[in-house]
Amino acid sequence: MIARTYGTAEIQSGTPSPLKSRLSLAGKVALGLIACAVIMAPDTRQASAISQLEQWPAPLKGSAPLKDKIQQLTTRVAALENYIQAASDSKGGSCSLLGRDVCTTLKQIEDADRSARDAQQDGKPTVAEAIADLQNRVVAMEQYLQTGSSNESAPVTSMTLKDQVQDLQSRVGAIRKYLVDQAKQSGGSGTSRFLDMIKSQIGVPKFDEKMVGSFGEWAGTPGARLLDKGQATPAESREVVEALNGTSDAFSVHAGLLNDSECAALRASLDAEHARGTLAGEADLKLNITLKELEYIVGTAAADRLVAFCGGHFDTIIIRRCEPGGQIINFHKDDHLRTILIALVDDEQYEGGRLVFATRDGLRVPPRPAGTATVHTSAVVHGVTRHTAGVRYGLFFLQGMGGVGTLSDLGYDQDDSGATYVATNGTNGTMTEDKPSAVITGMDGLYRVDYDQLDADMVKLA
Ligand SMILES: O=C(O)CCC(=O)C(=O)O
Ligand SMILES: [Fe+2]
Repeated sequence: MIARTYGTAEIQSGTPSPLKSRLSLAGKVALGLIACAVIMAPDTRQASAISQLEQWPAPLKGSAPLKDKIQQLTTRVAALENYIQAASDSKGGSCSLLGRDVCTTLKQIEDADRSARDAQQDGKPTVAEAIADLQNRVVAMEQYLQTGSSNESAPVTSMTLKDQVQDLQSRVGAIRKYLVDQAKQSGGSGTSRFLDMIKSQIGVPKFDEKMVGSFGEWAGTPGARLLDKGQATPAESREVVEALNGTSDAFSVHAGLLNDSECAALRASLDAEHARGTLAGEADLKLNITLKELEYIVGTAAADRLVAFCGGHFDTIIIRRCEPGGQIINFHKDDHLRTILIALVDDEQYEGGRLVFATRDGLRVPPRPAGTATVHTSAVVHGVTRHTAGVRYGLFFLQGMGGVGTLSDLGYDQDDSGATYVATNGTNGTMTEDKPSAVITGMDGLYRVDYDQLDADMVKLA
């Protein structure tokens, strides 16, 4: 058997856990529902568990080898145990995790992970033993969290090994969902800490550097000089567009896509990642996140709003935190059919770092209060001015070249020459300008960005 840091006996004895005693009424109701799901007949449980498993990144389902499923379950069970352990160790339950020394927490997780791996190598458990061990541990967690009844949730050994694994998957999913719900109830911050912990167990997907532009000196690249000057004549801007083979001036700007607290939640998650873990201290921190992770951070309403804004067309979500490095992002075209970039901090909170679009009519620098989205295609040339002070935060929704086939699928005109971003350019999806290269849907009406130099005012259209 695999040795664990705690077991059923230890959990049952001792003083009432802070986790239990701190449950709110809503928490108890949610817990009751989960408990029902957990002790249902296997078939029903399996069905209800499908939606629960969706909460978890990439669960192994169906035809995946049993061995792999067990391996994944082992990692997940360890992650949940560590989370519960850390939550109940700290004074006041899961929500107080934020107050803990993050390095200590991380070390505990790493130690537990290592000892579990060592134990596994020593013992070389059979498939049946590994499943039995997981069952014990899942029962222990269910009892601890009161998500299952102590008798009914005992391992059902008459099931085939395959069914036992499936059963475990659904129960592990239910426990995770319960913990996420708990974390959500205690405020957004507990949620992102939960994600931190899970991520440190399952690993943050490696970031593909080619996804977005990078800060550097970029001396001698087209328009680098103009980014420093902050302005250009239309002819100079056109030269940059042509040098980079830009074929469209059609970008659009949409204010108020996220509200202040949603932006703050994303910044807090980025700050948390920046303070700990393998990417601690990274000056230009870029993280791939899943839609579910985004949902945990900003809430379902905001996540739905973002997905609707994208028309469901995106395949990569990135959150980014940049320290001021005194560098530029050179003028470039993105390697994506479409990029939606949402500023997560007011542009007045940092110096330089302005997103600049090079059009054939001149440089355009839209004002970007926190929550403002810009939309552009792979044909639009853009760059970022020298970022000299204050931290910059952004959220990217990228639609890669391989997903939806063409720009017209995304609502652009066929040849991408003009600026027909029908879906979101105007109010109610109507076209409002024959050249809407920068139309802003503001809180109180429609604006057009109409200026030839940085920081000029917007013109109200309607
Ligand atoms: O962060 C920004 O404002 C834009 C960055 C950009 O264009 C990129 O990373 O491709
Ligand atoms: Fe870019």
